[in-house]
Amino acid sequence: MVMFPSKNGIKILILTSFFAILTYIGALIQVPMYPAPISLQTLFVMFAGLLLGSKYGVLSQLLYIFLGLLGLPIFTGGGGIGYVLTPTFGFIIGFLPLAYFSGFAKGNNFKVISMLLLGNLILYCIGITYLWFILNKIAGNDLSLITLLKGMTIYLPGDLLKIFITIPIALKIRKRLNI
Ligand SMILES: O=C(O)CCCC[C@@H]1SC[C@@H]2NC(=O)N[C@@H]21
Repeated sequence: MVMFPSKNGIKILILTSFFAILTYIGALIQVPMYPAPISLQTLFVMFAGLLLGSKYGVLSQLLYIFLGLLGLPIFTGGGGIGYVLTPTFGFIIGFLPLAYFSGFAKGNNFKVISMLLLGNLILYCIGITYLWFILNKIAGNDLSLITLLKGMTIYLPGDLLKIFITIPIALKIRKRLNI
């Protein structure tokens, strides 16, 4: 017997795919930099959590990661299973907790901002540790974690700006859709 997904299942599939595609569009909008490009991915990851909630926000990012690892060139530097050995893959893993915590960004402004900051903080922790590991242990560099942390401060203004752009737009959409 052929099983078709329910109406609700189709809706979820469409919404999660939509946010996976938006994350890809975020990867296309990038400024090449070393060691990681400046991109708009995290803006759409936060939107995914804020508008779909934690569960489906995370699901949209799992789909994004899965399709990228399968070979679709949807990350900032392409795609394929070999991407796990590239320095920026840790940030992609960090999209999962970012979507997760963005999904909890409900209630007063303080709670919304705190959840997005927390999600970004965890993304940075995973991303920088991964970056350090790949650059030192795989690529044979000799970079201290402190040097890397200092280098990453250049991304902070942009990432803070993304948070403050995302919040009013997402809250307006939530209000409109009554979610
Ligand atoms: O290889 C990828 O597709 C992931 C790129 C990750 C870019 C990180 S996310 C946090 C920080 N903010 C940015 O704008 N770029 C880096």
